[in-house]
This record gives sequence, C-alpha cells and structure tokens, in this order.
Amino acid sequence: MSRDIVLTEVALRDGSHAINHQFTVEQVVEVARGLDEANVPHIEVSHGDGLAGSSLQYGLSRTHELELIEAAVSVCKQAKVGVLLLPGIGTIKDLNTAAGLGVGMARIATHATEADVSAQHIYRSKELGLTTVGFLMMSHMAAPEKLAEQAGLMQSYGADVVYIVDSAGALLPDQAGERVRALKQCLNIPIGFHAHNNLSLAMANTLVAIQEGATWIDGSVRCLGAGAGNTQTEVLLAVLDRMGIQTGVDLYKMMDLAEEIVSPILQVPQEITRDALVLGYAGVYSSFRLHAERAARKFGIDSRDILIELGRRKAVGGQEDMIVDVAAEIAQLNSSTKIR
Ligand SMILES: C[C@H](O)CC(=O)C(=O)O
Ligand SMILES: [Mn+2]
Repeated sequence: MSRDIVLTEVALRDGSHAINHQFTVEQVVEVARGLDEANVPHIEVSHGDGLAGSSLQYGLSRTHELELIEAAVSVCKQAKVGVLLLPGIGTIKDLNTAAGLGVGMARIATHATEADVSAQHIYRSKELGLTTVGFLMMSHMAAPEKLAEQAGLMQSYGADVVYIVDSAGALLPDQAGERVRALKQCLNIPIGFHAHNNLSLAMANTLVAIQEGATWIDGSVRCLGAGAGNTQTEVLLAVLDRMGIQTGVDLYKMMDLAEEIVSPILQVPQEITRDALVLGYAGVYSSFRLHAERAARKFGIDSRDILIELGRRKAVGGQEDMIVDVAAEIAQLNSSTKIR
C-alpha cells in the first residue's frame, strides 16, 4: 500500500501525561488493537517521559510500562510498536529490554540543542535493528540553522528519520515551515513533525510541515496528548484524504476508536484550557501543565503565573523540579506583597 505520509500515533505515550500515567493493560490493548486494525503503521507506547520515566520527578505509572508495551506488541499484527527514550532518563539497558519485548521502533529524544547526547542510543537502536528516530524537543527554542545542525548530528549517528518536535505548541506556522525547510536543505533522510495544539495551531503547523516536505507525522487520537494534545489523528486523516494525500489508515475505524474507546479514557475532555493556552503562549513544555496545576493548588496561587515564569526562565524537559520551586517563590512574593 502506498503511503505519502507515515503516521505515528502517540496517544499511548504522549497521552500518558494527560491522564497522570494511569493507563491500564486493558486500555492499551483496546487502543493498540484498534489502531492496528485501522492500519496505523507506528504506535508509540511508553511512560509519557519515555522509558523509565515512572518516578516521583515525572509521575509514577499505574502499570509498569514494560507490561503495557508487551500487551501492545501482543495485539499488533501489522503495526510496529515504538518506544520513546530520553537519554538520562532511559538507558541503553532499557532500550535492550524494550527490543526484547518485540518493539520495532525507538525514538531518541533530546532537547533541541543537545543532539550529541543521543549518539550511543541511536547507535544501539540501529544495532538492535529498530527503526530509529531522532526527536528534537522544544524546537521553538532553536533557530532553524541550529536545529538543522542538530538534526545533522542525529543523521550522522544513523537515525532513519529526524523529527522537529513542538513540545510547547509554541511554533507559529511560518516558524514551523522555516524549520522544516532548514532541515530539508541539510538532511538526506525523512523529516518528521510532532505538534501540540496549545495555540490551536497543531493542524495548521502540521500541514505547513507537510507542504515543506515533512513526511513522518505524529498525531494523537481524540487529541490524547500533553497540554491541549497533539494534532488530532482522525481529523488529520480526514483533512489529508480531502487533499489527496495517502496515509493508508482507515478513517472510519479511527473515528470509531476515538469515539468509543479513547473518549471514555479521558479524565476530562481535551480542550484548550487557559493553562494549555499559556503553555503555547509562554513556550513551556506541555507535560508541565498538570505539575503546575498541582503546585498552584498546593501554594494557593494561579497556575498561569507559574507557567509564565517557567517560560521566562526557559525551563526545559527534565527540570520538573523547578515547578515547585517557582510556585514557592511566587507564593512567598504574594504573601510579602500582601503584608506591605
Ligand atoms: C517527553 C516529551 O513528552 C516528549 C514529547 O512528546 C514532546 O516533547 O512533545
Ligand atoms: Mn509531545
């Protein structure tokens, strides 16, 4: 079957952030089976922060991710199950274990300017025979030329594809386009694009990315992803179909999966809430939203103030501990202002 666009469904990984890492084996089996039957080629399954992400810092998983991965692999007849790995959180050992469970793809994620830390993980993933993807997070924080240089490093380590990842959902359409163009000029491997919908631009940015030559695209069914979610997979499929772009994925099956299986999993409907909007507006890592909301409740302050300050300080993934520090500082400041 011909596919112009290669889809990776991320709800079972990025969506883990949105439900506080509470996926059960039954939910993963149902969703993965539905995605496989709809002919989705890649399904990512891991803790939201990748292999070994379950921790106090990032949030504890209800079910060990290896159980979830194994369950997904067991029901997929055609789809490759993939894992995300952030070097420093996950290790080569975790990658070996995941490969042993039958995953077919590894996505090695680094901050947009730190591709050099992905070398060993990319080498190992290739040795294991996995489709290997470089994943440059918080791409709005790197100028197009810098991003292209970093993508070039991942290509030189052996990555099969490199993704521009708009972790904060902060990119404007022309910024997404110029980043894809810059990578296109330097790479001879496919380019991917991963969006977040915090500014309601996930679809627009994805279409611009495709127009500029990105061919590997992420989506989350029913928008089940961090922040306001990702490009909504079933909507993207309909739009691409209208544009005459082949994905090979069955639209009706995806619509049914979204409505009947994924919607009931959502703790609250995926909307652009005020906090999600501030993520995009201030350029903050989408997975910080629930952490910031918890800290705001604890300190009796406005979660938007925390997110704006994190954006000002240019906090990046891995700095989740800063959220509570910032909240405590704001609370302190608020109380000293009141005293005066
Ligand atoms: C660890 C992050 O959630 C990876 C991701 O999906 C993003 O940066 O966006
Ligand atoms: Mn994401």
